[in-house]
Amino acid sequence: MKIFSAEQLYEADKITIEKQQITSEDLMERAGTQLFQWLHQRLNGAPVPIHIFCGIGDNGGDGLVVGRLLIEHGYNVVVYVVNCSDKRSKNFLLNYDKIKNVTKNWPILMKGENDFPKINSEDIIVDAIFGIGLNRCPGGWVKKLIQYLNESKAFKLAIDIPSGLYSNSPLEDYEAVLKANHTLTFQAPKLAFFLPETAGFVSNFDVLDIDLDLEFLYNTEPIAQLISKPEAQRFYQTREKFGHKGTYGHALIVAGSYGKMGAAVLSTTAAFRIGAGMVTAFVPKCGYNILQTAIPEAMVITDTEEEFISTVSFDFEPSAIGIGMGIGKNKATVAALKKLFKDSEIPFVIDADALNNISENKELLKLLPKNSVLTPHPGELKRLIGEWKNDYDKLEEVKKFSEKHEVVIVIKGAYTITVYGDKLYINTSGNPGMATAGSGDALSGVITGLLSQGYDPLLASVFGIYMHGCAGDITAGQMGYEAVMAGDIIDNLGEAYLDLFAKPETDNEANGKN
Ligand SMILES: NC(=O)C1=CN([C@@H]2O[C@H](COP(=O)(O)OP(=O)(O)OC[C@H]3O[C@@H](n4cnc5c(N)ncnc54)[C@H](O)[C@@H]3O)[C@@H](O)[C@H]2O)[C@@H](O)CC1
Ligand SMILES: Nc1ncnc2c1ncn2[C@@H]1O[C@H](COP(=O)(O)OP(=O)(O)O)[C@@H](O)[C@H]1O
Ligand SMILES: [K+]
Repeated sequence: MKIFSAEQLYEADKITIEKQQITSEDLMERAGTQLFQWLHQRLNGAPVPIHIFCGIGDNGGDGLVVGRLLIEHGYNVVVYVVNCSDKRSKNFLLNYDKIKNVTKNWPILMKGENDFPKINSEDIIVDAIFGIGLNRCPGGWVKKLIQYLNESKAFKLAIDIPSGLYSNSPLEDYEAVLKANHTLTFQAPKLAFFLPETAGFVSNFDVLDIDLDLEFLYNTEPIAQLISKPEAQRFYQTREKFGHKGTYGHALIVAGSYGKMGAAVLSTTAAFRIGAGMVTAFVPKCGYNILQTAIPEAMVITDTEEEFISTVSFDFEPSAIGIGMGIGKNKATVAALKKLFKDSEIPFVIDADALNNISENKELLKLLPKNSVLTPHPGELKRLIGEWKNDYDKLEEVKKFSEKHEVVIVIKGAYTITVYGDKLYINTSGNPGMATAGSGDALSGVITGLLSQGYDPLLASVFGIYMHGCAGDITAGQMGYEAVMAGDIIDNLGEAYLDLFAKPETDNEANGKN
């Protein structure tokens, strides 16, 4: 699914109106009807008090439409106009008149703090104060209203985007944003929904399809791509009937040091489970018995050193190399990295201590094999590119880094983002159970295993991240978040493949909706 900027969405509205020969009021009615249907399906006529707070723009207009439709269906609705400006939009005004025709309880005009209503914890708040047209940070009594609503325990449903949040630019005031329990967004999710600093305001979200012009949506280059099952299905490369182990490549995993040999075991196993034909682990001597016992399928080559890696040498041509998991920061290891990068032309997956060693020895950056995949968690990323001002600044810096060094960068976390040049791919699978030691080692093994099978570096990253998250979701479903361990995620990679083409159980899943 594509993620568009606010400007692109306004353009989509405009083109839709022209091509479908409808008015903007018709489009708003369409949007409001979708909102109403979502609520009606869930409330089923329940007399719960619904407080709808409408701004004076088109987001407020949406609030008025859903208010009118709810009133017409007998719901218990109070509509408030957050009267922060006299510049009301045309569609707001049209719908303001319309709602007056269906009820004697006209919208309540709010002009300040004295007008804040009493809201009980069992009530529902609908937030239609500001949408994607927010052009400055809410201040004065409007900010206080947002804070007042945030203090309420009532369920808060945001229309299009929580009020006070920009769809794709940085926040100035975190105190002036509505904290929604659920967000219903039109046509496409917004970038702010996926970034660590702002995703918390959105909570869960559903995308309501308001039939914006398909040709425009199809042909427009988005600001980011969301990766869910339908995209992953397209990326999958079929296993050949007459394929042999050579067809699926020979991955080399360079990992481990004394006390951290588990990292080598996890990434080697993950490379196998995702489908590599052969995997060789290169480890310090102390890892020999561990690897041979833990993974009899793997071949093992050892360093001359007992406890750390000092010279990486091997007598075959690997199809992909994954390096860094648990290797530590010994000087000899840094020298080994330098030599290996210099001598190799195939893309690497570079993780963990390999990244930290690069951060501490920036001359290594120039040696990075082109199209390598770097997989930092936020701490490793900070060491690599320095501090950032906010999430958007971080994305810009990572894009520059990716362009300059011609590498793929995977920013790990909830909603892992893969950056390649100026393109962003946001992963939707995964869960907080995966915040457990070794799950990153599993991911580097997965991406290395896919590279070795011939997936190109970007595809190996985006598809691998989806599969890793999906295996994590399956694992959490079996044992709950807290019990998930990295080894379980790896064990479920096979289930993740089966799930990729399993018959969908729900309509939403079938439609590829969140
Ligand atoms: N254009 C269309 O046909 C459609 C628009 N839709 C709705 O329209 C919304 C966008 O509407 P608008 O562009 O009118 O913008 P909004 O309704 O988001 O709000 C903009 C209005 O609030 C004012 N404003 C912005 N920031 C403020 C602040 N901090 N303090 C006080 N006032 C502030 C602006 O000057 C403007 O008058 C979308 O989010 C969506 O909800 C939907 O109805 C779908 C169809
Ligand atoms: N809250 C979360 N939601 C989804 N995925 C997560 C979450 N927390 C961690 N992960 C995933 O788990 C992995 C953790 O990697 P990392 O921090 O490198 O772990 P380690 O270094 O212990 O192996 C990443 O792929 C990350 O995206
Ligand atoms: K809103």
